[in-house]
Amino acid sequence: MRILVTGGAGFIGSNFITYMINKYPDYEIINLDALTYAGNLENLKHIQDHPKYLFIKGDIADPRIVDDVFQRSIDIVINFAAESHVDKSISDPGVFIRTNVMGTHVLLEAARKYRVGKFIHISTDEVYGTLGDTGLFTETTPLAPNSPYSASKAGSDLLVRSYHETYGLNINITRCSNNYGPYQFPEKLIPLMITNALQNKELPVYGDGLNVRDWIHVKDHCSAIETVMLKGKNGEIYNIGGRNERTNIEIVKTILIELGKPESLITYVEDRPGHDKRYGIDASKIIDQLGWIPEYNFFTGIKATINWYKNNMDWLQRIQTAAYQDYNNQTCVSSKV
Ligand SMILES: Cc1cn([C@H]2C[C@H](O)[C@@H](COP(=O)(O)OP(=O)(O)O[C@H]3O[C@H](CO)[C@@H](O)[C@H](O)[C@H]3O)O2)c(=O)[nH]c1=O
Repeated sequence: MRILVTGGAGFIGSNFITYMINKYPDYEIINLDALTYAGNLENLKHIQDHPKYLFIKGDIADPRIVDDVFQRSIDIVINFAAESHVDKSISDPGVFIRTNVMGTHVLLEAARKYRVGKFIHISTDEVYGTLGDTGLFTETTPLAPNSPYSASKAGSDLLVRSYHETYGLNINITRCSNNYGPYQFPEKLIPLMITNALQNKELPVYGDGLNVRDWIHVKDHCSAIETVMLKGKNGEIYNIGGRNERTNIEIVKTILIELGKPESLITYVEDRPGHDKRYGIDASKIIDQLGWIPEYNFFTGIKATINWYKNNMDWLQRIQTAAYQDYNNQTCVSSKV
């Protein structure tokens, strides 16, 4: 079994590779990653010499590199590669269209050409838009993305779907809620708040802090993707979530309490334009039809995550320095698979 993981140096992709290598040491994993600011090879240092793991630096929007990679007889593609930060998509949408839409298209073309066995596209609950106080997103909720990021993901989801309908490509699309856990780049709410609090910096809360997100531990997300990989029905979409809705301010206060830091660090700042009020996700399809069972309790998961950041402040400092980019550039290829 040879799996191509795109975006495997990112937060969710790197957690997934570690999860898979530990659980299936005979599977071969190729990690294709462009190493943008949010991709860190250090996240995979512990497996960089594993005999079944190969890292290739490259952009999914580059057809030449992608073609080269697909010549290696790929059985399954799992497409994590994406620009993923909503605020960044508001200030600079173009790169989101390029990577998320055009990059996915390049991968789909290669998957079609080389008759790949399965293409799993990792997407987001944000493609459904926003909810009011009640209701949950199901897989049949109409797509209504509100940010350039979520619009680019919705666009890529539709392209993936079209390759199934038109060319018969075996596909699954997964749509997950907000992830937390180790190795998340400190631009997202939880790692940003933890690392700012640890440094006694202000914690910028958008608007009134009452927007709601559903939080899932990244390892539960990994096991859900594994479940889809093993049991997903061709052409199906699966929602993934933690049934764990929290307001942003609740998350921030939990972090402060856990770190013993004062609430005076909280600063309410201007709201995000087009800020989705609430995400709530119905994951009963993957649970009932594929037997996925999430394991993490939010309070133990968030405590462990806070401790991870506390114990890895040197990681934070490294990934925030220019010298780190050199590390990424040097540690480019190991070639065994
Ligand atoms: C960075 C930041 C965020 N926020 C708020 C905005 C959101 O309501 C909430 C979470 O923000 P973010 O961590 O940026 O995540 P969000 O916009 O929900 O999107 C995340 O979750 C999505 C899944 O729902 C993923 O597809 C995205 O890639 C991921 O970035 O916290 C703040 O109040 N202050 C902040 O500084």
